[in-house]
Amino acid sequence: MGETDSFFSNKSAKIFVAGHRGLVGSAIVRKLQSLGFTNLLLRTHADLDLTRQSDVESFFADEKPHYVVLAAAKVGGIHANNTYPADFIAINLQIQTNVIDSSYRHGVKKILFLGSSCIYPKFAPQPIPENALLSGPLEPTNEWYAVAKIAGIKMCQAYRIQHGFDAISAMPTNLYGPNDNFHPENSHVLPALMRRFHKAKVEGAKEVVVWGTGSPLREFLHVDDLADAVVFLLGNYSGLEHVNVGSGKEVTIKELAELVKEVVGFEGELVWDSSKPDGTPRKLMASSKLASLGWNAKISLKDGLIDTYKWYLENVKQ
Ligand SMILES: NC(=O)C1=CN([C@@H]2O[C@H](COP(=O)(O)OP(=O)(O)OC[C@H]3O[C@@H](n4cnc5c(N)ncnc54)[C@H](OP(=O)(O)O)[C@@H]3O)[C@@H](O)[C@H]2O)C=CC1
Ligand SMILES: C[C@H]1O[C@H](OP(=O)(O)OP(=O)(O)OC[C@H]2O[C@@H](n3cnc4c(=O)[nH]c(N)nc43)[C@H](O)[C@@H]2O)[C@@H](O)[C@@H](O)C1=O
Repeated sequence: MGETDSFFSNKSAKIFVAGHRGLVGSAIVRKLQSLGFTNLLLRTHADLDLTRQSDVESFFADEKPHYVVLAAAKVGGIHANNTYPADFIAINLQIQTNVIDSSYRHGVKKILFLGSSCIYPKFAPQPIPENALLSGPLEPTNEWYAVAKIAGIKMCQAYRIQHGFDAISAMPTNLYGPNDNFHPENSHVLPALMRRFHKAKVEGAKEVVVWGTGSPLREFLHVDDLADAVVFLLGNYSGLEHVNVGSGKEVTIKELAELVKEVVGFEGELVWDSSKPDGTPRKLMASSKLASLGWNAKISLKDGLIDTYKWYLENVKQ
């Protein structure tokens, strides 16, 4: 049977979605359920701390999932990464090492590991191809998280080489959408600005502070597009190399701020706090490898922002 046949044909396959309550994990659960998968294996962080190796081993021995999507991680924006480097490297190394190893030991058919576009060098060629990995120094504000993610890619490759284990890695660009982290300090730029503009609108504030200079460029992908790509890769890819998952479209932080301001309906001024770091000047990924497999992003940034703000109003309310 081909890859596509085996994954999509068995809708009762037991699929462990690690991190199912998060931005990515919840989108993957929505996608799998919409496709008719009926046997999703889900555990909250409180129920199963994936940094605890013995607990992860017991869980896999008891449950023996057929597929694993690893969307559990310690995740945050530029400020969080810059402030908690030990947490970002230690927790992510522990989670991924435990889950990838136990998946292999307990007969999982295929695992998809989620990395991030921050794995690439600060000044990688743009758009960034997969083979730019490890070709130069990393962005200092998130190098700890990046090293953990690179180790995850390498672990998937090593288990395929030594054991023939079908472990694949997807590298998403900056993501956003329902169930994002809207924390005022530790979140990524898009949810942080959405929350700040909304609060300013409700309170009648005259201005909103935006971090940095506004000149960095970022590529954004709606999380429902990512979930679609993850399921596509589970059914269609079993290669050694990681796969970039991007929208191919980038905006400056200033353009993003103007767009979020417009969608939220804030009418005041932007004030730039250049004491905050800009981070990587640009990280547009080349997603041509994924496109050649037959997948492309569908949700535009404007439509995605409107969808996300609608969700925000119905669910966050602050
Ligand atoms: N958001 C983005 O822009 C991008 C994200 N990614 C990657 O996608 C993946 C998911 O990220 P995202 O959905 O944004 O992150 P979230 O923070 O939204 O979700 C992470 C999930 O992992 C869970 N988790 C964290 N630590 C543990 C633990 N020790 N044991 C069990 N569960 C744990 C969290 O549970 P709880 O909240 O209860 O702790 C949460 O449900 C990550 O691998 C990330 O690197 C890649 C590129 C961009
Ligand atoms: C996905 C990727 O995300 C992270 O990298 P990043 O893209 O630099 O993250 P960011 O979204 O936090 O910032 C993007 C840009 O936006 C500017 N910016 C303006 N105003 C706010 C603001 O209010 N909050 C934040 N967070 N940034 C702001 C900020 O100064 C920067 O120039 C990695 O840590 C890592 O997690 C990773 O892999």
